[in-house]
Amino acid sequence: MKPVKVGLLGLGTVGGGTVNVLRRNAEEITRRAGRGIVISHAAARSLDKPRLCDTTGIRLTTDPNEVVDDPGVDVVVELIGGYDLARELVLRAIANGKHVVTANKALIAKYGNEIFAAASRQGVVVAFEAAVAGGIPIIKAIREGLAGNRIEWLAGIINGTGNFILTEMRDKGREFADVLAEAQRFGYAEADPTFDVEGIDAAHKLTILASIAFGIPLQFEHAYTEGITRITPTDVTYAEQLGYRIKHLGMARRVESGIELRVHPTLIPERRLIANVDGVMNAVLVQGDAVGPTLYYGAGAGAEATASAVVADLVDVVRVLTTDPNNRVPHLAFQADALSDLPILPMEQVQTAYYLRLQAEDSPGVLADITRILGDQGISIEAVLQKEPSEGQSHVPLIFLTQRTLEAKMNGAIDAIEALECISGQVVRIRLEHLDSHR
Ligand SMILES: NC(=O)C1=CN([C@@H]2O[C@H](COP(=O)(O)OP(=O)(O)OC[C@H]3O[C@@H](n4cnc5c(N)ncnc54)[C@H](O)[C@@H]3O)[C@@H](O)[C@H]2O)C=CC1
Ligand SMILES: N[C@@H](CC=O)C(=O)O
Ligand code: NA
Repeated sequence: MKPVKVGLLGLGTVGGGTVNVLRRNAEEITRRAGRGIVISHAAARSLDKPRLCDTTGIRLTTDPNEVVDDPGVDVVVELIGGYDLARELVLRAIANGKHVVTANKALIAKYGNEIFAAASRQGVVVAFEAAVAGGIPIIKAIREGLAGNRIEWLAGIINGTGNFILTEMRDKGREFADVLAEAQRFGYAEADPTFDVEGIDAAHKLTILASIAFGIPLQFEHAYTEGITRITPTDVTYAEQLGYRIKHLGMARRVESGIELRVHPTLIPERRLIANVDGVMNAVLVQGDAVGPTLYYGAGAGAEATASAVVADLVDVVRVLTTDPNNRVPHLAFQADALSDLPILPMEQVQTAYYLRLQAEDSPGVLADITRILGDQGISIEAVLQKEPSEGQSHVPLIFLTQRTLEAKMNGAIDAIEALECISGQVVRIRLEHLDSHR
């Protein structure tokens, strides 16, 4: 049988890695797919730039439309990134009857509903394993491996750049900007690295995970998004003294009234495996009602780790070339006409535990004032840590760990604490998740 011809859009980090992996493992890939897979066409912004890969035998162009419109191309692989041009090209490929593989989580989180509807109308597949947690086959695991479960919640470290920065800062005391520059050199970061450090990339990925876990449409616009830029070494140290690690965590949880969908820095007990996921590695913990907790771990970014997922999707696409379109794995795991309308909850209705750090006057009655405010809001305290004042300082750092409560109640408590005369500055609030099976 003739090999399947692939048209690649973008020959950067992931594009280069994909060419290399497909070439190096061609023989095994053919044995798995039942047909050879060759990259016949590729679009790049410049044709004479040094590349990660050898482009011999690939028809190169600077016009991505040429690839998308070429009748000789069976599958389009979109690896240019970004929202608008990628959307245009993917929809055009679908309209031309081509299957699509993409690593673009921004595209899927924002335009996935439209794209999957178009793909279903055309009877083509849009595969996106590389879009979440790079090389970890998390889409496949949730969509297929856990299909017998009611998924209760999932939590993930799903931005490699952010986790790499936090790890290097914690372990080696390195500066934020210096580690970010290194992540960019390694090809981990997004074209606009604020997507990594402000939590937007993780929110894109969490949006996708929540859809396939709970059977809801993609709703990136409702995700609560907070990045890592405000985490300080002070809080990392205090958290460690209390037995916790601070990680940038994506949390999607099904509760009675809807779905919590949020990414933010989070304290996690250090005994949890996921608290020990460091560097560019990602991990996703999924709680199913039948299987219990399952944990998926691997490289979340990088040329070949991501290419591993792109190529796996290509193999899947080659296999579906011969299956009945109505019997394929649905794009969002659940049949398109059976998605649920559970709302995404506003952050005020989310329930979580908290780490609070405040600067309080070193005088009697202060602790009582704070515990009264928390008590008035029905918030229970789990631990208190009082540190010595730094030399020449009249205020002492006070750290509280609380039990789970509504974010709205915590907002009220923080406003009241900040209004106390004995408190200086703002209260630092970091959410805390125990991540045990039942909470
Ligand atoms: N780098 C990583 O570790 C991972 C990246 N991704 C995603 O993969 C996609 C690609 O990312 P990278 O390879 O890292 O980016 P990159 O910036 O290294 O590569 C993108 C390539 O697309 C090319 N391009 C942009 N506009 C073009 C146009 N109009 N015509 C032709 N070529 C064009 C650029 O010149 C560049 O070479 C993004 O959606 C990214 O979010 C997903 C998982 C991991
Ligand atoms: N910029 C992303 C790349 C992979 O999705 C990350 O750092 O995780
Ligand atoms: Na993946």
